[in-house]
Amino acid sequence: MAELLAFDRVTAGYGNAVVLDKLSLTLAQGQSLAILGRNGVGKTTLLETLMGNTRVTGGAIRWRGQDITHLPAHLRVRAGLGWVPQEREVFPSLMVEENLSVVARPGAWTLDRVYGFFPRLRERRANYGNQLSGGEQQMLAIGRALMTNPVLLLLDEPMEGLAPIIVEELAASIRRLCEDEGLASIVVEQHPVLALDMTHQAIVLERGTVVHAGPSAALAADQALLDRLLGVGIEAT
Ligand SMILES: Nc1ncnc2c1ncn2[C@@H]1O[C@H](COP(=O)(O)OP(=O)(O)OP(=O)(O)O)[C@@H](O)[C@H]1O
Repeated sequence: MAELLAFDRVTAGYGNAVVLDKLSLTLAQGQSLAILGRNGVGKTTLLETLMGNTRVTGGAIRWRGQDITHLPAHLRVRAGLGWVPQEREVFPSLMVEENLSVVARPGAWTLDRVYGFFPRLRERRANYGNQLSGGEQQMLAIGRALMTNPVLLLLDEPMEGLAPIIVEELAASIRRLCEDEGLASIVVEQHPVLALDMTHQAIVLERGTVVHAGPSAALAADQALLDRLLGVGIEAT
């Protein structure tokens, strides 16, 4: 399968603080990758680094064969990176439809198609961002990323704070984006069982570096390895 993204011994952090330490990973086109690890190991920093929001002091990031290590952040969205931040960052004083339209870029994903994918957003189109439930806000955050017509969707703890029934619905939506719509995705998730169920491949980080990489299904089936890597009894969501 053709390579979409590669981190080649990337060292990155904030100011003088190094968080990612010679981190390497690869992702093939249309594939999904779970980023797992205990608190503070650098999962969010990995996504921030891919979006150009950290200081990279070593290694290289390759995107569709091009070196984007020092590409300015705003050009990365244009290059096809779709960012769904942990805080969702929905504009509270804009209506759902305005939240979507304001970031639109030409491509297959239009307002109509996003509404088709998340019918709930169509129903709420005239509501303001701050009138939405947590689940609706997350749909809107994903919808906004889709409106930029990405090739790769980056999701930072998309299920955080959501009720189990909403988590199930969103997990199914994210899976469909990959399986039916051909989008690649990287999912940072606190719940390993959920993340592994949603993805093809998984990596586990420790202190800013990769300590395990392999198929998600194999890791999900190996409770002893999960316990060793993640250190706690693994809870389903
Ligand atoms: N903006 C920042 N400036 C300085 N240090 C930061 C910043 N953001 C994160 N860090 C530090 O980088 C390290 C990794 O944080 P990061 O948020 O990437 O970890 P994480 O694995 O996503 O953690 P969590 O699971 O708790 O969200 C931590 O020590 C954190 O304090």
